[in-house]
Order: sequence, then C-alpha cells, then structure tokens
Amino acid sequence: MHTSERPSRHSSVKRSRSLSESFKGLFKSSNNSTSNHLHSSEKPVRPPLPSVPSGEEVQTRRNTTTSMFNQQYRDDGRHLSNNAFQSKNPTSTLHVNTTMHQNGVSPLQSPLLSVAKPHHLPNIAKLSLSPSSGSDVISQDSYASESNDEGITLINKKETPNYSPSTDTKLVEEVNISSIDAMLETNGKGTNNNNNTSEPERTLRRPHRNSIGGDKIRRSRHGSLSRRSQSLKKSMSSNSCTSSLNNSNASFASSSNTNIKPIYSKGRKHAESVSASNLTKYMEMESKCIINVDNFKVFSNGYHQHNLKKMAIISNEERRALSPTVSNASVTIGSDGEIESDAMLQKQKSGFSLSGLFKSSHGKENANNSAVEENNKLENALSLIPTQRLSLYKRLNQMNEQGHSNVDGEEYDYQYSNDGELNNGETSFEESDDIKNSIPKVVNPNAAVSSEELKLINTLSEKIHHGLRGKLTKVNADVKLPCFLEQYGKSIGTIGHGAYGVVKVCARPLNPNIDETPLQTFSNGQKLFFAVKELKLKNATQTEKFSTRITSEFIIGHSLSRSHKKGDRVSPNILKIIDLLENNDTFFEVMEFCPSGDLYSLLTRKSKNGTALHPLEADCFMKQLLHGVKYMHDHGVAHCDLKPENILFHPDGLLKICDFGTSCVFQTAWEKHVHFQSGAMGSEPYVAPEEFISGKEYDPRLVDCWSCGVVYCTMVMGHYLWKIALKDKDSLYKSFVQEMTDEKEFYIFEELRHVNSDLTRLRKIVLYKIFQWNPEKRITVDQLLQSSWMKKTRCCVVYKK
Ligand SMILES: Nc1ncnc2c1ncn2[C@@H]1O[C@H](COP(=O)(O)OP(=O)(O)OP(=O)(O)O)[C@@H](O)[C@H]1O
Repeated sequence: MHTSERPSRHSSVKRSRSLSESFKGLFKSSNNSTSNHLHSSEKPVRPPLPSVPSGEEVQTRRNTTTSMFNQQYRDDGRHLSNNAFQSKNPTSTLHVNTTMHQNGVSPLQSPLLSVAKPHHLPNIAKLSLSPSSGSDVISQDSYASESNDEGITLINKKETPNYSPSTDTKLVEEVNISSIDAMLETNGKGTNNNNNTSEPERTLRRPHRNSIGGDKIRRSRHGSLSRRSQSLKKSMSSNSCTSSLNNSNASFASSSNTNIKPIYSKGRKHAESVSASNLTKYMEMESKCIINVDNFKVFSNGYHQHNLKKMAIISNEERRALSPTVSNASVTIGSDGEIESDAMLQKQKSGFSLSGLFKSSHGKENANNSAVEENNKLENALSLIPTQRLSLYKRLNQMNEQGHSNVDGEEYDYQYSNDGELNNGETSFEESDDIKNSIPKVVNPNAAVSSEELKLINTLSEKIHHGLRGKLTKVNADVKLPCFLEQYGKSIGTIGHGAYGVVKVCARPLNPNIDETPLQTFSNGQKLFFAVKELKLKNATQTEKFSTRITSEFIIGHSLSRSHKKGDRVSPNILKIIDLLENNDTFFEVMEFCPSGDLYSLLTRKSKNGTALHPLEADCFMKQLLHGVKYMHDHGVAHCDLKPENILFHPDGLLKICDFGTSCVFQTAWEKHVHFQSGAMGSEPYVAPEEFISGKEYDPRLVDCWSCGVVYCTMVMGHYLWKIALKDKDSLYKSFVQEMTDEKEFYIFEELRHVNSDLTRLRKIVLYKIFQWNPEKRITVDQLLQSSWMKKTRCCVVYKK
C-alpha cells in the first residue's frame, strides 16, 4: 500500500515570523500605518486553520511575508510581545497567536493554507561528478576553494577544465571505508531499492492536482525487486566498468587559465602547470565501476560519482560558445518547451516578411520588443546593497590604480568616507540614533539575523517602497553605478516561473582580474552564470506584502550566504543569495546558479529505471541536506518548507537548499530563547503532523527534521510517502499510525532495502526516530547526523568539524 503518486510540485504555505516588517516596526518608525503596535492584550486570535480538503492538494500560500507582527524586546533579549501587523490590505493580514510559551518560548505566527499555483517544470537533466578522497581537497571548478573557506571538501571529478586531471582516480578517504563489494549483497536481497515487484509497476505520473491515487495502491510485506532494483542488481553483477585515470577534458594545467584555485589544495603545494596526475598520491589504481545506473556510478573502492545532467540552456550556451555567430544570443524556454534565442528574434525582426503586414506578426514584434525592454530593464538595474557595489568598485579599483575604474569605457567615481562606507550620495547603512538605542544586547552571536540584517532590512524596505512609488533611488547624477550588465552579464534564457516573475540565467565572461575565488556561482571555466529571479509587483494593492516578501526572502538567504564572524564557515549546502537590484518598480534577486536544477526534476526525470534514486545516491543527498539544515538551525533559522522543489544541484551532486521565503527566524542575535511556531507551513506531504494541530506550538527545527525524512523517502521510493500527515485525510498516514501503535513497525520501512543488511538496519532505526508524530520523541537534525547510518554514509562533501 504505497502511494503511487508521483511527486507533484508544491508551492509552500505561508510564512512564519516576518522579518522585515517586524524589525522595521520595532527599531524604526515607519511611515506606514501598517506598522501599528499592538499590546499583548490586543493580540488578535489566530484564526483556525482551514480544514484540508480531502483528496485535495492544498498548499500553503506563499504569503509568508504577510504574517507581520512587531515584536518588542527587553534588554536581555527576551521576547516580550508579538504585535500583530495590520496591513492596509486586509487580505494580506495574518493574525498571530501571541501566547507566551511557559518556558519562555513564544509562538510567532500562524500561517494560512491556500491552494497553490501549479509550478512550471523546468527542463532539467542530469550531469556528472566524481568521488575522491576524504581529507584531500578536491572540488569542482566553482568550488575549488570552498574547501578552504567553507570547511568542506567536495569529492568530485570531471566536468570542467578546472577539474582534476585524474578525474576518475579514486582517492583513499581518511575515514575507514570498506570496499563496496563487501557492502553489496548480491543474493537478491541486497539492493532492492525498496520497491516491490509484487505490486504493479508504479509508473510515476504527475497526478491530477487534487487526486491522491491511493486507490491504486496495494500493500505487500513481501518486497521483491522492482524494475529499477532489478536493473541495479544487474548492473552490479554485470555492468561493471572501469573508471579511467585520465580525463582529457580535465587537465590540471588548463585550470591555470581561469585563475581558479587548484583542485587539490591539501597536501603538497604544486604549481598550476603541474599535472596532478604526476603526484604520487593521485597515481591510484583503476577502480572498477560496480554500479552504473542513471548516471550514478559506484566504484569498487566505495566511492561514488553523481553525474547530473546540466540544463539544456547551459549545454546550449556551451554550443553557442563554439559558434561565434550566435555567441551573444539569449534563449527563452517557450510555452511549448522550445528554446527561443534572441538571435532568432533579431533575425525575425530584421528580415522582411509579408507576415509583418498582419496583426499576428505585430503581436510577435511587440512581444519581441517587450522582451528587449525587459532585458534592458534587467541589464540596467542597480544594486540595492551598498556593500555589493562597494566590493565590485574595490575590485575594479585594483585594476585601475588611479581610483577611476573603467569597464566597457564607462567611468566610476566613488568616494569612501572615513569609515569605509561608499559615499556616492545615496542613503548609507548609517544607523540612526533611534536604531542604535533600541538594539538590545547580542546574546546569540551565531544568529543569522543580527544588527547587520536589521540595517539592511530598514534600508531595503525604504528603497523598495520608494521604487514601488516610482521614485528612483536618489543618486548623484554624475555618478555611474556599476549596473547589472557589468556584474552579472546578459540574460541567456529563462528557466522557471515563480509567483512574482520569471527566473532567468545570466552569463558573463569570467574575469580573473575581478572575480575572486571562491567563485560564488557556477562557472564552466569561461563564463560565470547567475540565476536571477525577477520580482515584480503585480497587484498595486499588495505593495506591503510584496515589499516584505522581497525583504524577508533576500535578508534570510543573503545572511545565510555570508559568514558573520571571523572563522565562521558558510555552508556549502545553502544557495548563495548574492544581490538584490532594482530598476524602477522591478527587483532582481541574484542567486548562485545551479545548472542541474532541482530534486523534483531529478525524481520525475524520464528513466528506464524508474524514478527512485539509488540508496547510496539518496544517502549522499540526505547527508548534504542535513548539513545544510543544521547550518540554518545553528544560525537561528528553520526552513519550514523543505521539499524536492527547494533542493537544487550542481552537476557533481553538490546540493543546495534554496527558497527562504517561508523560513522562520526562531532566534535572533538578541534572543536567548527559541521561538516556537504555530500553524502549518510548507507543502502538505512534507508537513509534520504537529503543524496541523490547531493552536499547538511546535519547534520549527523538528518539523524540518520530519520534512527531511519525507524528502529522503521520496528519493528512495520515487513517490510520496503519504499525501498528508493527517489520519482523517490520508489512509496511508492512518495506516502508518495504526501499525506503529499496534506492531511498532511500519511495513514500508520494513521493506526498504539498502545495499546491505547493515545499512538497511541502521537506516530503518533512524527512519523510525524521524517519523515520531510526537515531536518530543523525534530525533533532532544534529542527532540524525550523528547516527550510525549517517556516519557510514559516504558523501561527496567532506565536512570539517
Ligand atoms: N538558483 C537557481 N538555480 C537553478 N534553478 C533555479 C534557481 N532558482 C530557481 N530555479 C528554478 O526556477 C524555478 C522557479 O524558481 P522559483 O524560486 O521562482 O520557484 P517558486 O518557489 O515556485 O517561486 P516562488 O518562490 O515565487 O513561489 C524552479 O523550478 C527552480 O528549480
């Protein structure tokens, strides 16, 4: 009785604690009447959660930013009260349960559930990575130096010219790793990827939006190999291959052309021109590939290699690079999935055509013109983040010692004030006395939200409101700020559609003079790629909601992407949020680009082997996911919407958690206590059961842990565990609770097979600890990482302690 539902994209529910407006209200007087403070006696009562329609895919509305309430703090950082934020727009008002938790933990907000919009499916495929050693630092091109700065080592091979020459060489990890041969049980019970041949093949199809598909589910306790599992078994026994020692595409010497740090940064220092294959430690034996399924390979020495395909847009870009005639073309994925390029558009425009006489062609021309306008808007956008401009300016200055930088013939004239702030006539991050006096003492220096974010929130809110009112950021007319085009390049196409606009990919040539390593985003050795989310206000009545949404999403993501104090390591598993730019009423969030798309696309790819991942691949992803989530928790932020759609990949399998729009700040720098939440957040299949209990406060960290468990099961099963963790709404979940109560086991977990009995057992133990509907009994993310299962999990990223 599995759910045969193919995962469908879910947009999230709402938001927890709104950051921007709550801080704005707290520390800065707002012009906006929406920032009224309420005393606790005036706290509004949280409305009951709407009931979840049976059999319907209900999503939490992505109005996370609408749950705005102001908070007051005492000097000791203790949370005193949550004051409901009252928006001018009644539809954007969220009420907050403001009862103080007995032990000093106070709830923060209550979300609403609403039906989500369907998500666009990006065209995503899979690509390649490689295994290697433990402490030896090997990382992919863009991350070559992350191993130093972020405390990680990406075990990797092939891919770009920046990779190791001996890309297929398996390096010996420092941790005890037994041969994978020994791990595998080939007697027919070893690698069952948990599916059950006694069941009809569960072809994963995108379910009807509101169907649960439970009627097609049959239950069996006698697992046997699914088609994919059979394939895995076959591949283990016969489809072995040999990893080659030398990959001609990955010459070490070639990396010297790109000013990227050498791949191997530990051990002997060597000139960039020296081939690493000359080094003794990399003169490794050939390693036999014993599993090769869906571009995921496992080698006899225990290492594995992810081989995730890059999005077509990148492959296309690489092809265009070889063809100079269309090298500057930009592409767009049309409604039919076809990629349209700017070159094609221009050709249409320049050529004479009879069709131009007809209305339809006018329409097309208008569309082309508006696309050009859109691109102009993007390319001329200016950063709202002074430090971002400052950093580019500094780098440009290094190139031009006169203090005037010149890119594409344009001059910049910045001045620094004594404190190093950029002085160009704009509002700076100077704190007002009001703010200085109202900031309480920092008691939690690790928190992602601290005074820096507070200042940014205030500045951004102000600028966003200005922009939305049509007022351009005031700058000295003589000053030419570095614009989008110079920093992030041109749009080469569109990869997705979000609630407020499209997500584009932009690319510009890699410039060794100004691009510091570690690179913040993906590079193919010649170009740097950025993902740019356009945020455009669609409804003038929702200005406040829009502003808060941008601010919260950006602030949390940006804060998690940078180190807060010396020695602080940024997690490699958090998507880097780089910049926020503005052009009139449109905002552009610049992110690290993940060329292999999201986990959802990976799980719904077309594969003859089915949709589930190999357990060793899933384990690696799970470990990375947990490390990313732990990092967030360590910094006072819970994600609250973990799901395959919010997990992105680089070709080598490096996982990135993204979309902090529903994240909740459970602890700021000024707070000693963890704030609990109330109300469901996230997407139903991944939401923990306690979130549905009306009026109950829950620890947002533990719901993240539950979601990780569901994500893991989705990876190894290829379909949902259940549709919703509500007994009354979901028969699968009901049977889970029933079985656990009666028999202390759940047949799905009992049937899941790993590559050997040891891992099967260890993983099962952990799954039972995750899926505790009583959160007090649930394992924490920290403990999960310490479990024997995770300790035995071979991961592509080596995390330094
Ligand atoms: N940094 C990125 N790298 C690669 N792909 C991305 C990146 N960011 C988003 N995408 C892809 O773009 C699509 C849309 O992203 P977006 O974050 O807007 O989705 P969303 O969460 O549905 O939107 P919203 O946050 O507005 O609800 C997704 O399919 C996602 O896979």
